[in-house]
Amino acid sequence: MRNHRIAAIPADGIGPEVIGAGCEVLEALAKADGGFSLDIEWFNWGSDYYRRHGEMMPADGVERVKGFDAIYFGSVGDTDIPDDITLWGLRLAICQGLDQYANVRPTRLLPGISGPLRPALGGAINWLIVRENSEGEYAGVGGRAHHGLPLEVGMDVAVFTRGGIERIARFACEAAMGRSRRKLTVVTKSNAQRHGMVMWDQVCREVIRDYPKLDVDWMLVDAMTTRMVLDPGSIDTVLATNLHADILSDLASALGGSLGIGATGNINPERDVPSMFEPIHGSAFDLVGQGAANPIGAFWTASLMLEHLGEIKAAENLMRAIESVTGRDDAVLPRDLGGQAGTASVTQAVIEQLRQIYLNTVDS
Ligand SMILES: NC(=O)c1ccc[n+]([C@@H]2O[C@H](COP(=O)([O-])OP(=O)(O)OC[C@H]3O[C@@H](n4cnc5c(N)ncnc54)[C@H](O)[C@@H]3O)[C@@H](O)[C@H]2O)c1
Ligand SMILES: O=C(O)[C@H](O)[C@@H](O)C(=O)O
Ligand SMILES: [K+]
Ligand SMILES: [Mn+2]
Repeated sequence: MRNHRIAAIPADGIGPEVIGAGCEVLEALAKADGGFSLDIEWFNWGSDYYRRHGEMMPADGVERVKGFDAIYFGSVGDTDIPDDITLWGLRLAICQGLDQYANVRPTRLLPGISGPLRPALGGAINWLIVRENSEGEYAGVGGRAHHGLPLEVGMDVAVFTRGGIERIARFACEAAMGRSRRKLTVVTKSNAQRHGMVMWDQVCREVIRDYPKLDVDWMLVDAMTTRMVLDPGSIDTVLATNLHADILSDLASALGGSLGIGATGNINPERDVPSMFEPIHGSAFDLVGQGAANPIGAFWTASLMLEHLGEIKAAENLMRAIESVTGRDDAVLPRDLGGQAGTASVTQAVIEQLRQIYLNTVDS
């Protein structure tokens, strides 16, 4: 039987609640499928670990997860610890340490979810956002000086390298070619940012030349927000820088119904180290401990992870189960999607639906 070793890092806020739910679903799915097993090892890294040890994870944390087949991550962020410490100490340390340079974020309106747009517009959402995940404003280059003086300065330098742009542009072109519309929108801000973003445009253009069958258009990031709202059907695959795509993908998730459903893969396409999968949302301090967090983002994320691990059938069945739970007449919807169900009820409904799907598969 195929076995996959998963490092679960639920971390902070609602992370443990949704990753706990996701692991329950994954275990039930593996059992129903029978073709593969999962060894899930839980790592208690994050802000509580920081309070005890002064760091978000052990110094050799990245080394420790290297041997796993995938990482299933919750969220970082704590009300008592600065966000830059928590984000850089765990999530970015892993993404950058394992060079997971391609961040992928699919969005579509799941059955039974109306989203904030009119039906004809919302129904047209079927996007894949490809986010550069290693440089731009997230390179970590910059500094502070002259603390407390009138001439105090703080800088984050947006770093763009030819190699970094080339590899993410190629990844996005391949991803777009693998989708039926073969359509790519490249997002930029090369009117105002006249060095790095002009080079971004230039290197993207060079890579795109290798894909003559691709239908390509370009958007300035500010105008892209309006196009996502007013003409969502004109968009398919989107390539954007780290910061731009971070912002656009939260908007995408909201247009899909809620921040609680967005899913992410932080992918190392070379596959010699594990990729990391996480719901798009953060710690959601307002929901912690209430059993009210929407676990669907964590489930969709688990489906992306299974797909990456080669368990294509299981990945599809998980999406089918989610879609029947949201889409049927007696839909089980969490509060952020207009329903009343808590995390546990949504989880049980998806597990029950998975069992039905596998029973029917065996019967037919
Ligand atoms: N990758 C990550 O781990 C990640 C991502 C985003 C934010 N953060 C961190 O999380 C903390 C809070 O950030 P924020 O408030 O900007 O973003 P957030 O995603 O935590 O929450 C924004 C809003 O979305 C809602 N929401 C989020 N997830 C939900 C879910 N599963 N179900 C229902 N509603 C949900 C929240 O209730 C809140 O109203 C900060 O410390 C931030 O740095 C971490
Ligand atoms: O990249 C960021 O800013 C955060 O990690 C988070 O907002 C995310 O989208 O992963
Ligand atoms: K997250
Ligand atoms: Mn984000």
